[in-house]
Amino acid sequence: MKIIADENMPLVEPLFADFGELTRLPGRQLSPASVAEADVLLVRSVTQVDERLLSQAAHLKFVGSATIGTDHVDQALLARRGIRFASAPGCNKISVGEYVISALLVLAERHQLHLSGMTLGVIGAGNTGTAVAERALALGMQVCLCDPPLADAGDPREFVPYEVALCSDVVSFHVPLTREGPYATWHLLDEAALSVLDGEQILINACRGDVWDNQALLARQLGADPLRLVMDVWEQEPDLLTALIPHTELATPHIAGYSLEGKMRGTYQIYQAFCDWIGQPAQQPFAPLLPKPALDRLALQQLPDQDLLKRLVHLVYDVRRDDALFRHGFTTPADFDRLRKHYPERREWSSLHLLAAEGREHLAALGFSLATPA
Ligand SMILES: NC(=O)c1ccc[n+]([C@@H]2O[C@H](COP(=O)([O-])OP(=O)(O)OC[C@H]3O[C@@H](n4cnc5c(N)ncnc54)[C@H](O)[C@@H]3O)[C@@H](O)[C@H]2O)c1
Ligand SMILES: O=C(O)[C@H](O)[C@H](O)COP(=O)(O)O
Repeated sequence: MKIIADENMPLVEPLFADFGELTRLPGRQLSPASVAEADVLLVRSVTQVDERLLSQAAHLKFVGSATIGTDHVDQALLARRGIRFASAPGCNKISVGEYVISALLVLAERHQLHLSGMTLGVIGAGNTGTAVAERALALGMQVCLCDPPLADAGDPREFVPYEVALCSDVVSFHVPLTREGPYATWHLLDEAALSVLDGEQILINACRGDVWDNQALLARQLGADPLRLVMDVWEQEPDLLTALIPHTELATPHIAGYSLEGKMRGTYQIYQAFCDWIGQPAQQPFAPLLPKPALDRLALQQLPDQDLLKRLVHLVYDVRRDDALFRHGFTTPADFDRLRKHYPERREWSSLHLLAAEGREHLAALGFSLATPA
């Protein structure tokens, strides 16, 4: 079996080498010729899996994308050609949740805001949106959810219309990129939506760049009442509207989901789907594949109040690191891909085991691991 895999996927060798001949290639440069002989294709979001790419791939039987988003894959084409497709739903939802909370803690400090009591509108209440909502609730924020597809499908949670969610102090977007249909999300944040916002509001995009009209946003930022923006994703990555970057509070190169755990889980979920497809049990367990974190144990001597929580969160992951790397390291589209390829290791909060006498439930609700006294 010939397996072609994106060079930026972790764990491909230990999980897939036994199944055939493995070739690793840069995902953005995959061409019809390079995948022509493939039986199995393993990609990330930068590879457009479409008619053109698969035009010579006569033997292709399985495509796996180690990502949550699937807008880069023509799934109807794969179905027509009888090619099995698997993505990795939820694989990096915790990473996205932690990215958003780190960003909120940074902005709260910068603008002297008290998160507890502030309102958060979550647009898209699936895996990542729910991960954000749960953590924000644990910080005392008032959360409202906007998800018309789920509301229409009878999800028992309470939902508000988009216009209402847009009035929140913080509005965080977690929708898939869709261009057609009643719930299309392309340019969901457009000139009209921008016109109802005021400059005190914080807007976060950690889903897909095209969900926000970047030109309309730049026009808004150049006016008298700019918004407080946190942008992880951009229209036309990697060739983005660079003029926007100085008008953001935090800017990063599409790494919200890039915790080590999140990236590894993505490959692992594809491995599970692949094993299921070939009718074999997934032999390798996930946990032993994760390396030990540099910092894994800490004892707390006081109740974890807001300030201590902020310090704990940023001990594990501080979004300012990624913002600084991006602001200083990004000039050309190639830099965008380089920063992503050489992303420094980042662990999830659960990698830190806290020994705490008080506030254990609160720490667990945020996603830290609790250590048991020796
Ligand atoms: N920046 C990153 O690193 C990163 C990481 C993970 C996911 N993502 C992106 O985030 C998207 C969401 O991820 P997820 O795991 O939460 O997906 P999900 O499928 O679990 O949830 C998406 C939710 O959005 C809802 N939705 C669809 N159209 C909507 C609309 N018009 N208005 C409001 N809600 C709508 C859906 O009903 C669904 O509940 C992914 O599709 C992916 O593109 C980005
Ligand atoms: O959809 C996802 O899972 C994320 O956007 C993912 O983190 C994107 O990373 P990439 O596939 O571009 O490396």
